[in-house]
Amino acid sequence: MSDQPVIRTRALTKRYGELRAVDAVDLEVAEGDVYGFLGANGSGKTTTVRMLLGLVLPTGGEVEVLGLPMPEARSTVLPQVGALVEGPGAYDHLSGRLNLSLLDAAGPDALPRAQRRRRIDEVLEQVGLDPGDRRPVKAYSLGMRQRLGLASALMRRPRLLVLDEPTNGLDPQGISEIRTLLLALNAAGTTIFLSSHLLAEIEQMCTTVGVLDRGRLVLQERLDTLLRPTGLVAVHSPDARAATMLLGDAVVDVDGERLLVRADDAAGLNRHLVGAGVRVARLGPYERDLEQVVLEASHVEPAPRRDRVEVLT
Ligand SMILES: Nc1ncnc2c1ncn2[C@@H]1O[C@H](COP(=O)(O)OP(=O)(O)OP(=O)(O)O)[C@@H](O)[C@H]1O
Repeated sequence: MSDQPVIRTRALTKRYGELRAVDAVDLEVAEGDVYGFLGANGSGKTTTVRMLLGLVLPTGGEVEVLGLPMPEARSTVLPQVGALVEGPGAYDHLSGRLNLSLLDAAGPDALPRAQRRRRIDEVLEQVGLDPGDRRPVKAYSLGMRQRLGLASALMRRPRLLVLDEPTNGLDPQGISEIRTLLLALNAAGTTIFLSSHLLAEIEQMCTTVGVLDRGRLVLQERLDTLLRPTGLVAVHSPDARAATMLLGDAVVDVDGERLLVRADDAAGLNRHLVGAGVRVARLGPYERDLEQVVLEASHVEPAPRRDRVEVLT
């Protein structure tokens, strides 16, 4: 592994008239990362991804992919990058297999025919499509089209995969299969940069998270750092007021019946509260999840719990 970032941007900016769709973004994706690029719809993810691939020209700042400047080094960089950008394009009247074959044949260094055939079978199986399926792509569901897009991104055994909303249109089973596939590719050495508005998806597979909020990168950190222990204990008590009075400055936050208390010893805290006649319904170490971290970074009010998973949509 080299120390050089696989993706690096400096003050990357895209303006559309008055709108700063992407505003001074400094991304850093290390080799071997699964980098989750989170943001609400319209926050600028797709525009950023397109700039990484040289499909949209920045109005300011710099992009380096695999150590080379984009879009200048496009012809060297892109053959080493597998990309799936919103709405994977395909010839609707042809089968998935034929689409892959044409796509590869059109590449700068197309594989010999027999090798291409083998590789197509391999990638179709990898993404869960039947290599024998002769139906035209127009008969495909959105999920199948998404899988086909991923298959074409994999044809060249890329060093880097750049995927914009790769699980779009997939059901939970499909999402889980794609996650397993991406993790296997990553374990075999592929760096993965994927955008998503699904917190749960990012939390389950990424090593590093970047959060875009109205064009600005408001957070970029390793997931294990973000989710490390807080040193706080969450206490749920119907006597929250009494507990707050008893504990004084150790209480750092009160939200209804839930208190956050700075304490090293949860069991000791429990004894202290119960000994003073405070009823304790539940007590345990306070662990932030990614949703809370992202909401704090984005200064957005939490959504109702039922929207938990898709809170950024
Ligand atoms: N070609 C364009 N001309 C004008 N404005 C644009 C253009 N492309 C994107 N925008 C605007 O830039 C902002 C960022 O859009 P972008 O598609 O990058 O967001 P996103 O995070 O990918 O959202 P989504 O998940 O909905 O695709 C939006 O306000 C969008 O309307």
